[in-house]
Amino acid sequence: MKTVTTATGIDCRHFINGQYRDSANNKTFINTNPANEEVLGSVAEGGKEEIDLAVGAAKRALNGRWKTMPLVERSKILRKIGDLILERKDELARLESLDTGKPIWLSSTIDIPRAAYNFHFFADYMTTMGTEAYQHDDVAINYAVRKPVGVVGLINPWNLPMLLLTWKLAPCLAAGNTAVMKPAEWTPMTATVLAEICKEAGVPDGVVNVVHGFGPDSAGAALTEHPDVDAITFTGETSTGTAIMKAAANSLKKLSYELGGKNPNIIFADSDLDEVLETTIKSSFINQGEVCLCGSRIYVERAAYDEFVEKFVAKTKELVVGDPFDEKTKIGAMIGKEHYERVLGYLDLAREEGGTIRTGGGRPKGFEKGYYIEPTIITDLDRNARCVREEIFGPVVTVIPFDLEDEVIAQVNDSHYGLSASIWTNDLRRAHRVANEVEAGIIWVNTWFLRDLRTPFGGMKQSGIGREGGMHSFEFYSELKNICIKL
Ligand SMILES: NC(=O)c1ccc[n+]([C@@H]2O[C@H](COP(=O)([O-])OP(=O)(O)OC[C@H]3O[C@@H](n4cnc5c(N)ncnc54)[C@H](O)[C@@H]3O)[C@@H](O)[C@H]2O)c1
Ligand SMILES: O=C/C=C/C=C(\O)C(=O)O
Repeated sequence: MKTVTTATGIDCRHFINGQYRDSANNKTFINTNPANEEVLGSVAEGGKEEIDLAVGAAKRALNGRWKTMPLVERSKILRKIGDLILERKDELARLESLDTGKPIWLSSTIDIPRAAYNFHFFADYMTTMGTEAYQHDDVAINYAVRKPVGVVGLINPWNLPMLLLTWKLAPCLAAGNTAVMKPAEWTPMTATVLAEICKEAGVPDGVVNVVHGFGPDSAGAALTEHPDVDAITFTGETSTGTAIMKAAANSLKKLSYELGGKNPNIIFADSDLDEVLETTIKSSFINQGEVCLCGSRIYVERAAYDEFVEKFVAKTKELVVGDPFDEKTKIGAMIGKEHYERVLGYLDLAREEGGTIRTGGGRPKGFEKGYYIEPTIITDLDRNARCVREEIFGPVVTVIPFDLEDEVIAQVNDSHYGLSASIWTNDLRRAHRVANEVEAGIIWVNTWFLRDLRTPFGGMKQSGIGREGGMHSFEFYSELKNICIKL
């Protein structure tokens, strides 16, 4: 008997050992549509008991058909998952926008197609990989083989739910592991459907599991503490990463972290201002600014500062804030009440810190319900203002002028984050020089969020541990074993 309710047709229940199920204690929590504050349904709330069941199923599945399956067959299953995601694109995009408040054009053109591509990419990549071998004179031959890490816990954030969950699950499965996924509590629906898609594509029971719930004292914490979980891949806030590292320490789990950022967007006066503006509108406000890679710290060379600010403010005022299902909408709703109030708090702080709100600055008029915030540009803040240093994770950017290259590099690097950066200049030597000096794992020159999935993706400092993408994903999701044969 199902204890969950739904207004969307999706029963957000756990998926354990190939079957949907409720929590043993029948506990559920409410899922709300942030665009209108209406209830989307209730979600099974998992805890230690459900995590124990899921980890047990995943551990058993490691030694079943999944282990003996030829690589090419596993690759075909991954490709089928990607195909099925595309077949259900419109349904999945609708669910994603209902859960997150993001505009439907974004779910339909970025989130869901990229989720499918994540599987298609690794379905190909896994069949091309080699390892290494060394001839030790006529004494011995050494060769390395890749083995699965084992049972992997995947803990997911709420901003790009299906894009990020599949970015982890695809290489996890490609490397022969089994998975227990803990979706973010705010965005349960596409993860629930993903489990069904995996089963339909031929993934054996127990290989993919989903347990819904919260972080502390709930499914998330139970997953990080479970002794039979061999690795945890986490994407989320830096502070949460610290908590997970402590929980995983006793069993020395392998960890992969994609964490927070406060990413600089450095604009030199010789850049093409129209090109800069077109991309900077996206890098500032796409997904309501709820993207870890958003360029929320904008630095403009003084000679271009006034013109940039004037044109940037004008273009920002054109952005339509509203119903995620209206094709004209560019800025949807924030993920929920708590985050909405947190971002509004930063707008109050910006005023207290002496900032000038050039556009935006609060809730747009005319909205009775929903967690909407205007795209906001703040100038005249000191480099050490909290709004310049802290991740706000909303449609809020600061703009600061600079005079010298060394000065802006020093400001940019004066941060405990080091995730990404954009650099705008037509001076080739300066582009290489500044990119080399900026402390970030991902640097874009004259572009933003242009992705090649073979590249190392991740942050340095407190923005992450490890890298995802291509071989880097396999470095995490497999164990290299060296075998030495005496001749
Ligand atoms: N670097 C990246 O690639 C990347 C991508 C997306 C989001 N992020 C970051 O994620 C943050 C926003 O996402 P969020 O609010 O969902 O992050 P969050 O840290 O609040 O939660 C992320 C996930 O961790 C779980 N969780 C929370 N506390 C936990 C605990 N103690 N033990 C186990 N699990 C726990 C949550 O339930 C959720 O599923 C931002 O800081 C953003 O920069 C980073
Ligand atoms: O909000 C963070 C976005 C992360 C994006 C990726 O992990 C990616 O494009 O692979």
